[in-house]
Order: sequence, then structure tokens, then C-alpha cells
Amino acid sequence: MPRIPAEPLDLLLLPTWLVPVEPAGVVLKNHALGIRDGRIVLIAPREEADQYLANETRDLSGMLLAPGLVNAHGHAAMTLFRGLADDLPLMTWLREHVWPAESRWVDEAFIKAGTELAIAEQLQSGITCFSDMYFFPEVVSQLAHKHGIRAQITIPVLNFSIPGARDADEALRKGVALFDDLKHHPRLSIAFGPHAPYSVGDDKLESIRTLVAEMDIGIHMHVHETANEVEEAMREYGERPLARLARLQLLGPRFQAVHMTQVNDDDIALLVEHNCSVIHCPESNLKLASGFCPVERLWEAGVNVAIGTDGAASNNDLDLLGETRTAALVAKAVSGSATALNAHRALRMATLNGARALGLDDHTGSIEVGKFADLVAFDLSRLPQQPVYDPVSQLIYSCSRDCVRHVWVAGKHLLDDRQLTRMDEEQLIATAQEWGNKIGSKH
Ligand SMILES: CSC[C@H]1O[C@@H](n2cnc3c(O)ncnc32)[C@H](O)[C@@H]1O
Ligand SMILES: [Zn+2]
Repeated sequence: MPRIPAEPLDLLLLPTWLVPVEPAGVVLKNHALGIRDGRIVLIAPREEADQYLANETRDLSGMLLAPGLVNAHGHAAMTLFRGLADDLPLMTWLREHVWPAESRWVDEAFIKAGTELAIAEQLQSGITCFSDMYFFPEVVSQLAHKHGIRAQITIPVLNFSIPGARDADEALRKGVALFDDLKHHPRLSIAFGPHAPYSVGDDKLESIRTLVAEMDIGIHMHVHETANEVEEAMREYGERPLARLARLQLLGPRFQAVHMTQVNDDDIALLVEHNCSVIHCPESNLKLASGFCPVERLWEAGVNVAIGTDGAASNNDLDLLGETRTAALVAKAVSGSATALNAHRALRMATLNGARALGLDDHTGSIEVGKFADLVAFDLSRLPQQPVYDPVSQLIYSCSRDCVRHVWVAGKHLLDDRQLTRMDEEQLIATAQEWGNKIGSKH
């Protein structure tokens, strides 16, 4: 029996279906959810809701209320490179197109315009928390703070100079200062973002290991993205990249291995031994023909697998619901089993597993009393979603991000009936078009 709050609720939500994700597989019909001070304080059958005073009540009839989606890997400002270089394999795309474009265009103004576009697109897609691996993390953190979304912001580290840092040492120094500034922030967290095993040397990885031991934060890294990466590492180091990271003592429960399309039994044993998370980006892997992450084998081994869109230049959208559907479909094809990654597990991957990968599962990722009210309401009342037998199946297999009607982050209503409440959509479009014209005319 829920405790009746003494003070009025800030907000009472009345959805047709409430899918908490934890406990797994549960769908609550005609329940009410109460929010106070940004947190979930009540989940109870609708008929009990009359007992609660609320400053505001929202009828969400025909809607499914779920935890906000967690986009566990992306490069937010790359929205401005969307469609710039398509239909290429990873290393051609990166070395011949993306890295030259980044050195030509990326500055603080680019990061501001691209990241705001990404935050808006992600809110419209039901994403309440994103992980960013890109340049000028101090600018990204100011924007995530301003616009009310939750984020893990990673400190970019590469062997060479990058926009915003002359070398890796400067990037790390700035990263430590940003961590100090944000360590008590309720929505923002910092992790290290060494780009990939092939682009970061042992000396820099050792510096990161030393810092992580003091700071207790995550490490977020592209790992085993392609077969070529593993083959080259075998030639250069005589070991697979994940084994090298284990030897350098980088692996642990806060290690987030992005991609992992090349996985053998030894890799799985390392991921299990160190309790690492894997972040699966199926659409980027399909588009760059990088390979397939064997999510079913990882799940059977007990590895936490989350989902990310990757950047808009290799996807080409920040649609985590679409990504989750792709993940569910590809898992069936790769494992040869139609029972692989069912709809409930797919939703868990896109929410609670993402929060766990980012070390945020005490705060977000499921609808539980005490967690932040990071929520999304999907509209299942329209024609393409009829009839509804299993609302979670409908969400994963027949909804698109057009079904997203409302988004709350820490109880703040950031998307109200499909409208951004704190961002000017027309201005965002105009700014993106200006950048597109400038970049396109020189490309
Ligand atoms: C450390 S800043 C991020 C760096 O990563 C590049 N990038 C974007 N997508 C991918 C990918 O799928 N694999 C490898 N690198 C990627 C991005 O352009 C930045 O340079
Ligand atoms: Zn990436």
C-alpha cells in the first residue's frame, strides 16, 4: 500500500499503460504516477489517485508511459555533418572525410549549434539522457545544463591535437577541471573518452587509468568496431585490443565498450570478469558495414548491453526507438533465433541497461519510487498502432519516434504535446541550415 504524501504532488500523470522496466516484463494498466521535486514519489492504481492532491494533473489516455530513453553513445554536434559523407567504410569515412571536416569546421560555435540541434532532436525522440564523445566538453556541459537534459559528457583523448586541446595532456587537465566543476551536478556526469585503441597510445591510457583510480568515473571508448581494427592490433601489438586494455588495467565495471562487433570467447570472458558494459550501435555498424555485435551471446553470458545511435554522420539520425527496433531485428538475424531480444528486453536495453552502463542506474532508467522523473509518453492511440494486444510490442515494432508526445527530465516538461518547451525549433532549423550552406559550399 503506497504511503500518501503529506504535501500536494507537483504533477500527477494518468497514462493508460505504465511500463516501469523494473520489475522486468511488467505492464501496469490504468495506474497513476506522482512527481514531487523532480522525483517519482508515487505509483498506484488509478482509483487510488483521487486521494492525492496535485498542483497539475495530466490525462495521458491512449499513451504508454515509459522511462526516458538513454542514448548511451553519440557525438552530438556531428548532427551538422549529417549526410556529408555517406556509403563509405569506417576508415575511409573517418580519415578522408570526417577528420578533415572536423579540423576545418569544429570550433565552439560549431559545437554550440550542433549540440543544440542534437539535444532538440533527442528530446523529440524520447531521449532523456545521452552520452557524448566529442570536442569542447565544457561547452556541451553548459548546453546540457541550460536545456535541462541529462548527460554523460566524455573527455576526448586522441594521440593527436584536437579542437579545444593541443594534446592529450591538455585534454586530460581540462577534463579534470570540468569534473571538479560538475561533481555535484544533479544531471551531468563526466567520463573519459579515449577515442579507440588504434588512436590512443599506452602512455595516455596509463594516465587515464591513474586518474580514474582517483576520480572513480567511467571510461567510454570505441572498441573492436571492425575486423580490420582487430587484425591491425594483432600485427602491431600481438594481442586483441580488448586484451591490451585488460593488460593496461583499464577494464572494470565503469568501462563502456562501444561497438564490439568482433567478439570471441576470450573477449566475452574478459567482459564478464571485469563486469564491463557493451554499447551496441547497430545502425552505424550496418551503414559502415562494420559488422554485427552478438548481443544474444553477450546477454546469455550476463554482459550488460546498452544501445547508442552513434553520431548523425554515420546513422543518420538520433532516433533511439528506431535503433532499438533495429537492434531487436538484427539480433534475431545474427543469432538465427526469432526469440532473441524480445520487445521487453529491447526496451530494457534502451533504458535501464543504458543507465547502468553510464553508472546512473540509481537515478534513472526505470520508473521506480525515489528515481528522477525522467519519463516519456508514447501515443499508441493512432491508426498505425491499432489494435493493441501488447503495448510494449507495439512500442518496439510498430511505433516510430512520431509517437513521442511528452518528455520529462527530472520532472521538468521539456516536450509538451510534441512541442519543445525551452528551445526554439525554427531558430534551430535556421542555424543548422546556415551551417549546412557554409560547409556544403566548401565540400
Ligand atoms: C574523441 S572525439 C570523437 C571522434 O570520434 C569520431 N567518430 C565518430 N563516429 C565514430 C565511429 O563510429 N568510430 C570511430 N570514430 C568515430 C568523431 O568523428 C571524432 O573525431
Ligand atoms: Zn562513435
